[in-house]
Amino acid sequence: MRTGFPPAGRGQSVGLLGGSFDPAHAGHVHITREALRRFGLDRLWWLVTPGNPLKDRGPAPLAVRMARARAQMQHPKVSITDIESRLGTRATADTLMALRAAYPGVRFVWLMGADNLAQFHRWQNWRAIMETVPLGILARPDERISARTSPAARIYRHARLPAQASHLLARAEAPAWCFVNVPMVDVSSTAIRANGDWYSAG
Ligand SMILES: Nc1ncnc2c1ncn2[C@@H]1O[C@H](COP(=O)(O)OP(=O)(O)OP(=O)(O)O)[C@@H](O)[C@H]1O
Ligand SMILES: O=C(O)c1ccc[n+]([C@@H]2O[C@H](COP(=O)([O-])O)[C@@H](O)[C@H]2O)c1
Repeated sequence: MRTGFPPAGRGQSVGLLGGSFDPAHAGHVHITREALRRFGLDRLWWLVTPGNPLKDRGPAPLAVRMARARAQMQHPKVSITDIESRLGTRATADTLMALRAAYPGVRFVWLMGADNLAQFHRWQNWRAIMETVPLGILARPDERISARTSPAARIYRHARLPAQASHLLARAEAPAWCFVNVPMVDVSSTAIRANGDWYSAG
């Protein structure tokens, strides 16, 4: 495998938690543990993005966010990676295409908090993402209703896997998505930045 690419073997299921991680926090750690438990995943990678295509504000430097993410999350099944900057991708649809080419035989599952399902129809080629990989959605404070009534949830309602069957998600054929109503941790990077407890370029 190329330098800086996390290991994954043929037949394994890998959950992908993409994020700005600006900074990483206890909410990310919590949903990572829940996703490993609930979705039948062998491994889980944090994809620390070079920059969210929908966010105007540039995040803290990638190396700074990677270091904080590594300090927050230590688990034998979890890898923290800047693989999107190595692949030269930002849009999730492009990242998934590149990962599937780089890791033949690996089953990828895209993971996200409920806030991102509510916005999902604004992502580049979002339908292609839906048709390519299963989606695991984790509850987030104040976002459960907007997620479940979102355009993506409505258009793909036929592809919803009930929460009781969440452990089957990694083996399901796309389109498939599953919303799990896990206990919630009310933390966000926005709140941490607002407290001034994080990187400042000045
Ligand atoms: N407390 C949380 N509960 C559930 N999901 C979360 C939580 N925090 C982050 N996530 C999810 O983790 C992924 C990465 O999140 P991100 O790095 O943007 O953190 P954030 O706290 O949402 O940041 P910001 O406040 O800057 O938008 C997203 O899919 C997001 O929905
Ligand atoms: O591909 C897109 O159009 C797209 C639009 C918005 C967000 N994303 C991805 O969603 C993940 C969560 O982003 P964020 O900034 O909410 O942490 C991260 O991997 C982004 O690259 C992707």
